[in-house]
Amino acid sequence: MSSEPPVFISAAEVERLLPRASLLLPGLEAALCNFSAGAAGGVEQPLRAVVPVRPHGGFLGVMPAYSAADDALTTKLVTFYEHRGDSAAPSHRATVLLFDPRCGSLRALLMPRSAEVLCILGAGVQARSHYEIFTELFPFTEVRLWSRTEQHALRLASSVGGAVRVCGTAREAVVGADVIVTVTMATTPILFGEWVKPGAHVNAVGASRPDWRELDDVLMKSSVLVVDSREAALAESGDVILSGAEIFAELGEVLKGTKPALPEKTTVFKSLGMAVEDTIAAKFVYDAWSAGN
Ligand SMILES: NC(=O)C1=CN([C@@H]2O[C@H](COP(=O)(O)OP(=O)(O)OC[C@H]3O[C@@H](n4cnc5c(N)ncnc54)[C@H](O)[C@@H]3O)[C@@H](O)[C@H]2O)C=CC1
Ligand SMILES: O=C([O-])C1=[NH+]CCC1
Repeated sequence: MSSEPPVFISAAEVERLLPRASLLLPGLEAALCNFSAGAAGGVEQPLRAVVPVRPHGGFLGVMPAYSAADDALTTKLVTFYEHRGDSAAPSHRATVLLFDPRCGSLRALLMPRSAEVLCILGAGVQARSHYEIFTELFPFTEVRLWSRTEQHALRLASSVGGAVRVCGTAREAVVGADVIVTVTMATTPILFGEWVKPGAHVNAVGASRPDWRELDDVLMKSSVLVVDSREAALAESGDVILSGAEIFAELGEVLKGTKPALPEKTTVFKSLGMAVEDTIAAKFVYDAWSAGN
């Protein structure tokens, strides 16, 4: 058993040790399959506890997980604030604790076959990381970006490697897009089914509270709906709960092949974020850190 004091790995060091999020894909894919396999998969991940910080419009999420396949045990502590006095401050701040368990990818199966146009709604931290991984993995011919605050979209567009078209409205960005990523702090719909091309794929990443929305009922009800965790989607996702849309599968079931991917249909992947994803990422970073020390 380790009696070493815990190491502190800063955000800058995490970026050095994990230069591309795609390095996590094999581990994440296996973890999602294991999660959807139930007890046999060896993933212990209770629904996250979310503590409202009412006077300040914030939330504290506690996200523990253990993955037997990786023998890795973590918990993430993440705060997220809807309205912040200092608007330059990040809306989300997270710390992951990795324990010694002895004493303490995503394959893009939902991607349409000939995806040419990528649309990102939102221009924050998640917008940048989704831009990076989607353009690394797929040869889009056009990337469109919309943000409620156009300046934020212009700033993100000018700071990434490739060409990005900043659109004046969400509708302009969405119409005709093959893949649409929603990464906003919106609490009412910003993406409407009538704009979405049949056969498109939507990665819905924001709206992680039971009364928050990013997608309207038309889109939710007319799409094939895949979620990261059924239990979490039915407890935490306003888009799922308030639309009453039927869940077709967990992503882990699609990755395992027990449910089909249906790339010819309009698909929505509703992601809420899973603690076991942090478990895989934290172990990767810690192993890379250990190898260099
Ligand atoms: N599913 C998952 O695994 C995860 C989901 N998230 C969620 O993803 C979303 C984006 O997170 P970050 O990029 O870190 O946040 P951020 O604060 O860096 O960016 C938020 C973006 O949303 C825009 N926005 C804020 N209010 C809006 C509104 N009412 N309508 C339209 N746009 C609005 C902002 O201008 C900004 O472009 C959040 O909802 C967050 O909770 C975050 C981490 C993991
Ligand atoms: O996975 C995550 O860390 C979060 N999902 C929604 C808010 C924070």
